[in-house]
Amino acid sequence: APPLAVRLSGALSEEQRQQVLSLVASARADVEAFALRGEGLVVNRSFGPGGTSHETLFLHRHLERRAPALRRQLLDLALGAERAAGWNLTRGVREGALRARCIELLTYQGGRHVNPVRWHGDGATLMTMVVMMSPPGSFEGGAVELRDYGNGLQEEPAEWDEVIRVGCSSCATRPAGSVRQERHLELAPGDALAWRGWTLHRAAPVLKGQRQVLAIEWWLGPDCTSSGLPRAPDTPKELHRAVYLDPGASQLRRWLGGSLCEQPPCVDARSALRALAAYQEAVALAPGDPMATSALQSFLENGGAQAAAEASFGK
Ligand SMILES: O=C(O)CCC(=O)C(=O)O
Ligand SMILES: [Fe+2]
Repeated sequence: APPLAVRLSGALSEEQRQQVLSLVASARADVEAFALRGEGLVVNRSFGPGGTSHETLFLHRHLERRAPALRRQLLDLALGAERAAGWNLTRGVREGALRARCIELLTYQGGRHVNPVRWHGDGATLMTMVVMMSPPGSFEGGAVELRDYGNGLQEEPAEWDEVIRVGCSSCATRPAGSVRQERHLELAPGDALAWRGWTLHRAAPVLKGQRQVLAIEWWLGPDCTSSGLPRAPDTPKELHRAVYLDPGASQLRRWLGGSLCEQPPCVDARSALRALAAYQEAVALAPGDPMATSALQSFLENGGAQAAAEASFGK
């Protein structure tokens, strides 16, 4: 099995890290200056139920324009991570064709009332890359945790696999069928960590201080700089591509179901049938995963069953 994540030590130099931070400062100044036309460049996002977890500052307007070389290097890093991992994300397309879906600075303030980023996947994103911006000792907690399947409702492992070097040292030794997990606590400033976007992940609570990471999501959909969209939504087309790359990932089928039919009775009969098939495949791939089961169930209960039945009778 390919590694869950790849760590690139010293991916950005100290000078480049400072360059990102000064871009961030000018992006913030712009947002303040044009407060009335903020266009959602700063949002407080939360993952899963609960309150706010962190602030997201979108940098797609700034990075390409003010630091094109840095932007190019981030792409090279992503391609290097891909090669090291053997994920082969641009299989069937032009090599090196990855585009940035979003470029963001994430800021987590430590404290008891802040909700952590819960287990989630990044949808149709092919690769998510975070680069550590905070200096060592400036925060506590905040490890990036990854697992290859399972839904986050399972028990925590007694021990995490610490992956020190590029690649996953312990992947090969794990018994087949067990949930692989990794925890990356010690990212030095400028270190990057990359994983396939659908690999379930979370950031552990930041207990003290402030944690800042530059996050870039790569895919083959529209580039955020040219589209102007801070983060384009999932589409069936991009989710299909991810399914093609990792046909065994149940969560991708579940998201595909949601993307094909956001709300039964779906846009047309074909979408209803395809969404039903995707939800069923999600369950077949992970029969013990309550997320897969409940997604299928709520699709059926909310009118999906009827929409699919009508579709198959050609109504
Ligand atoms: O903060 C991190 O390390 C992960 C953030 C994340 O998962 C996301 O932005 O989708
Ligand atoms: Fe994420």
